[in-house]
Amino acid sequence: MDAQRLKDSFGQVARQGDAVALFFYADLFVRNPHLRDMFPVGMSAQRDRLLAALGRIVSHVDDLPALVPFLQQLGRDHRKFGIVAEHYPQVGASLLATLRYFLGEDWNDDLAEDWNSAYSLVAKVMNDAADDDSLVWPAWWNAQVIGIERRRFDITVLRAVPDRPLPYRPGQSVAVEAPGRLRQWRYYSMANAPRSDQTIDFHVRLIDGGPVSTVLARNVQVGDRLRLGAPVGSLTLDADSPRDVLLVAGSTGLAPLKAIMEEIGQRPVPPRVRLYFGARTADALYDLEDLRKRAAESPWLTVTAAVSDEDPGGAFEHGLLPDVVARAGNWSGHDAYLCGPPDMVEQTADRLLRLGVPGGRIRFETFGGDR
Ligand SMILES: NC(=O)C1=CN([C@@H]2O[C@H](COP(=O)(O)OP(=O)(O)OC[C@H]3O[C@@H](n4cnc5c(N)ncnc54)[C@H](O)[C@@H]3O)[C@@H](O)[C@H]2O)C=CC1
Repeated sequence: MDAQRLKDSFGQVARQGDAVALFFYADLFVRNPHLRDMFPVGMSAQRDRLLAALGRIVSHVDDLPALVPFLQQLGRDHRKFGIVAEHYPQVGASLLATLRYFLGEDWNDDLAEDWNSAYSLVAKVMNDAADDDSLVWPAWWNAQVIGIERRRFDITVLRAVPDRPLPYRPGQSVAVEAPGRLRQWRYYSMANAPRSDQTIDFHVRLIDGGPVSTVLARNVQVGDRLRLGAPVGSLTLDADSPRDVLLVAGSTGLAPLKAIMEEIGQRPVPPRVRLYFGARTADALYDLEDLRKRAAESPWLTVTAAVSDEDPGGAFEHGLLPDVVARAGNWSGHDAYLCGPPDMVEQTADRLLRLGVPGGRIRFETFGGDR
């Protein structure tokens, strides 16, 4: 397999933009009409994901240590769509047909062989990971909504209970499928440490035009069913660290950090935790009441709220979280965990680095703009 030839040919195809994924799915559904039902009705987000995933695979095709974990996660992740071993050759045939079509006269036997070997490897790694996963986890969990708190017109805290235990680590997320939004999965973080009654809280922010967040934030009712994928993510507590902890949460980025905060609180001797919770306006500090209650009960926890887009008149800190955190002091002895909008996370990490916090002690996960 000639990695450079693969990359060059993919680059040539990818330049054709949206038409590539459109052609691919049309070919897949014409050859295999039964597969259509495994995908959402609206395919535009799906098309973007296909191209993004293919681009990532091809760009790392000569870097297996980076590629294999990505493919394994992709394989595990596809179980909830109902993908099984027999689907891989069908997808492979349509992928090759797509490449052949867009490369036109540049398509040749050598390229066909490169792509065949590359796809076989990708399919094997994904399928093996999915098989291993099926020994431990179901493909998804059914869950029932048992509580809904609409904290603001655009922010809702949901409580759900899965039909069987869903073991996870605080800080992780699951893909959620909302009622009436079949096969449209969006990731949400569990907002609590695992409980004996198995209940899980999710913090949902309505995103303009987002088909899933609209249902979850505005329409869902007690008794409704959700489907949940397997837990993912590595924004988890370094339990061996003796250091104090800084948590920086922008809006509903609070969810995973609240779960981590609860995990810390379960330790016999919790380290000191400084939690910064920021929102654009004071009324968007949707969970502040609960956070303050917990701080009052927990001598190890300090909560600071910050508002960026209006003057809070002394009630809260004023400013963007990266600025508020940076001016608050010396964080060099802390472990930091960040979650929120990508710009906030990036800028906070950057400021902490410049303040002397080693990169290895700053943990975060970036979330795309999934709706
Ligand atoms: N609901 C959930 O389970 C989870 C949500 N998230 C993420 O949390 C984020 C919530 O974000 P939004 O509601 O859009 O927050 P937002 O736009 O309301 O911002 C919240 C705060 O973040 C800071 N901030 C925002 N933009 C900034 C910028 N350009 N530079 C510096 N600081 C900035 C400000 O302090 C602002 O007050 C989303 O990106 C979401 O994906 C992440 C993990 C889990």
